Amino acid sequence: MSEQFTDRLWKRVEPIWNSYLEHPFVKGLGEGLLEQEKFKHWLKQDYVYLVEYSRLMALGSAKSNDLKTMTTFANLLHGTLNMEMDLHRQYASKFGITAEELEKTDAASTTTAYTSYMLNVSQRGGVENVVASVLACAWSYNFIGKEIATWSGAKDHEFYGHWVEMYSSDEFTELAEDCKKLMNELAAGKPERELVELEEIVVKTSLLEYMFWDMAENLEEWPVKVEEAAR
Ligand SMILES: Cc1ncc(CN)c(N)n1
Repeated sequence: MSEQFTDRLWKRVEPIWNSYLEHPFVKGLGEGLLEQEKFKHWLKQDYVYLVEYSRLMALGSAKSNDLKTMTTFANLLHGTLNMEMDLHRQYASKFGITAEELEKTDAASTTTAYTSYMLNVSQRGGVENVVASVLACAWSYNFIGKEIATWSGAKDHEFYGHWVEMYSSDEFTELAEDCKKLMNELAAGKPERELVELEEIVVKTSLLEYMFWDMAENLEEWPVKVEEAAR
């Protein structure tokens, strides 16, 4: 079988994604030693991240040129809103945080930078830009989930086991595989100049993923604390 575009992408992102497995937040989660305060910060930031990510799926649907692509985006949107974000709502309830409170989380600088980047490249380009901007998100979490699931006790951990199980599950793997398939279909026949641009989006989002783990590990918000507007 000839090389798929995602095989080419893998060669670029592999070193970045392997570094996630060495990141203290991811390592701590997999080993079950992560401080819950850090996880709570990730949870809240990730919830508002996923709201924007869902918006991208809707944008992908709107930009689709055929019903098959539109359906894939609609399924990804459904999976994010109902399966993935439900994991967040369940964890939030363990911290005594309601879904409404989660939704009101003020996005940190890294969350804002990441979602703004994805929305910008997706709005500027066609449907292939939308897929490229969400690919690292779905695929790298599945990569991490499946990797961590092989670590001793990770899936059975009383607090973090649910996280590992969801991101390594067949359902989440299917969402990630659908994204990869769509990327390969949309990249087929594109000139090298356009492939390089798509590759850059996947590399940039992979680096932003690393920054997101850093943000959670270091409880980052914004460099200067300002009073929150009443909402
Ligand atoms: C930041 C981030 N990247 C990816 C995923 C997996 N959808 C996520 N939940 N959060």
